[in-house]
Amino acid sequence: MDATIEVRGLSKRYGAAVAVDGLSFTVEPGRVTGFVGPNGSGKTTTMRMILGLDRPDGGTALVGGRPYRSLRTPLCRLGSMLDAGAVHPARRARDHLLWLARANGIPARRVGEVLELAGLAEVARRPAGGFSLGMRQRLGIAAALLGDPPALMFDEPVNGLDPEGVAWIRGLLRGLAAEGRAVLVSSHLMSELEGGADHLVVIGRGRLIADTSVAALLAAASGGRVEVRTSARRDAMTVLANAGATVAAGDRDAVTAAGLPAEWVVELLAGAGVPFSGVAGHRASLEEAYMELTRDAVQFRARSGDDPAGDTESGGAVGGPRPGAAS
Ligand SMILES: Nc1ncnc2c1ncn2[C@@H]1O[C@H](COP(=O)(O)OP(=O)(O)OP(=O)(O)O)[C@@H](O)[C@H]1O
Repeated sequence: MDATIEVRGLSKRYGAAVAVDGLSFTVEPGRVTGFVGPNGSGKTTTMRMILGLDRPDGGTALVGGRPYRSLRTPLCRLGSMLDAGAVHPARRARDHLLWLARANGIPARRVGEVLELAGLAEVARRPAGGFSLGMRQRLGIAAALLGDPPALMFDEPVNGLDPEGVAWIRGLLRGLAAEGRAVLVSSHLMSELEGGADHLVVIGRGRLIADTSVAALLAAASGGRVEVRTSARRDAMTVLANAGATVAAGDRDAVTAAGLPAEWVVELLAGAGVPFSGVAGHRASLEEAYMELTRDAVQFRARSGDDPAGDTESGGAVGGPRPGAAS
């Protein structure tokens, strides 16, 4: 069964506001693809269009080569969690899943399996209305897994969870990808995806900013920078800047220099009598790489904040979550 999710030239406007703007990317089987962008950048809208919940103004979204709405057993092709709160509060967890299973021709014994997988077996007979946020997320995930689908999609699944919940979801997603499934997971925080995603689709204002492996993104963001630990930060910065490096103060006793090989940095500092305790190639964090990629979107946000008559269309695309937003 083809698990690939394919988005081609997808666009969506709400009135004058462009939510998604000619977006194309592919979610491949066997890896976790992180779908990242600032609040309001179009992640939920894209996922809704993949599920046929919103009609695109342009472009297509295919699941295993077909539009989601044309699938005969959709839960068995693409499992998803967009809004973990979308469960009737009086309905027990097990009944909610049984109802979904029955409506989709899935055997009832699968309900017990996904309750186990999601760690909800003990609370299966409790009404979902009394569930904590973490338990509701687990129930949403159990529902997504119900049809044992080859492709899965989760909108901000770790939003608001404690570290244990975050680690659990991260492990689960990695396990699903290791089984050969295509997994798309959105977040507005790159740090939430650190150690969890293999590949990243980064968007800003509804447009594609990057479609890259995590390894390639980190390598590019780390490129050519050397980090120096020194008790004489100002002297080190002066010496290295005079030699042509672009320098920046890092945390505590760190200086980052770009444009000079590490050996030259050592030579220059030693030659100038500047004390240092370490020189190493700088390893960017995923968060740093992301900040670099989305700088334009963030600069825009600062501008629109200064300008009360600012362009609401684009301002909305990088602004805070709208009231009642699913994620
Ligand atoms: N039903 C709607 N009516 C009007 N505008 C909408 C609607 N849904 C989304 N938008 C707008 O479209 C843009 C994209 O929103 P979307 O929820 O897709 O972003 P997101 O990246 O998922 O954001 P977040 O990280 O906050 O969940 C925003 O400007 C939002 O206000």
